[in-house]
Amino acid sequence: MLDALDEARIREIAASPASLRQFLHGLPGVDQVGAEARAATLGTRSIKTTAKAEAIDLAIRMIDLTTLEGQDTPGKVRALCAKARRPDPSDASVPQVAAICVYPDLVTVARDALAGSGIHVASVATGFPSGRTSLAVKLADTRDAVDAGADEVDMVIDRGAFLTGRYTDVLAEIVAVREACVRSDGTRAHLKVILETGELATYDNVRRASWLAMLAGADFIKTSTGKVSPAATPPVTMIMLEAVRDFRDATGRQVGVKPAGGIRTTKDAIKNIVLVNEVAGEDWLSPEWFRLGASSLLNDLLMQRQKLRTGRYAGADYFTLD
Ligand SMILES: O=C[C@H](O)COP(=O)(O)O
Repeated sequence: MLDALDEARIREIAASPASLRQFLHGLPGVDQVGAEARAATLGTRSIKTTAKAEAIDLAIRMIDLTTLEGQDTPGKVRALCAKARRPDPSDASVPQVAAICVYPDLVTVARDALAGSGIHVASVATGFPSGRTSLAVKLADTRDAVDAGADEVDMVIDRGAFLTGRYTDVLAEIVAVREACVRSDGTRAHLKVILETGELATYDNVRRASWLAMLAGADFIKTSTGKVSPAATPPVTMIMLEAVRDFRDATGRQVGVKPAGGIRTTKDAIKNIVLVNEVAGEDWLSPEWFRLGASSLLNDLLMQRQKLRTGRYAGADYFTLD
């Protein structure tokens, strides 16, 4: 249990490289074997059929339906938006997804296609996925996405700076990007901070990067870009859920979690929902506080949903492509 952190104490921690390093390295170390065992145990919990039906619908509502390919086109994004609005055209009881996640140049297309639906437009920015551009370019990329109508910005941290211990540089960049999310009317696009945990080498680093992002003002912490493996593994998601839980205990501020990358099956999605419930608690069990970043999970959820209702599977070609 950490001491309470108020705004003044957070400013003090962030004020110098030495104090920030002392804070992050003073966090309790992660017991690697214990964390992997606990995440594996939680992942094998079975749930009842009724709970499974509810979990599938909750998972659909939590999806950030994603396309982040060089070959993306306005047509593909429009088709994905149609799927986001009405995942199964033959069944109006299927809920909508939380958001569509696209590159900045396709935000306008997604915004127009989703108008009036309540589905958010999320955009990656800051030189996604590597983040290897100047801060000026990262900020311009962010402003482009926000000006085009992004409700949410998914930024990447500078992993090179993090891994060489330049924590204040990482923090300052997150603070600057958060500032670039402010719209002309004073409202702000939500900021998801991608840690790219597959490049952080240790669970201790995952815990430190989670805290660093939250101290800098992240609205969400996100595991991965989906371009690096391993991505959203259960132990990593568990450590991030512990971090948001402990951060809220210490500051009173709730931060969301978004595992992304490699989440493809209903089983994966349900494992994540069990982790949320067991580790962070039910306050996080909604799309406001937990998202599943996924490009090809929705069809499996739709197939399992139909199987639960009718007792049989529709063929994979019954649903439109993810
Ligand atoms: O942000 C979301 C990820 O890019 C999705 O990764 P995925 O294609 O492995 O589902």
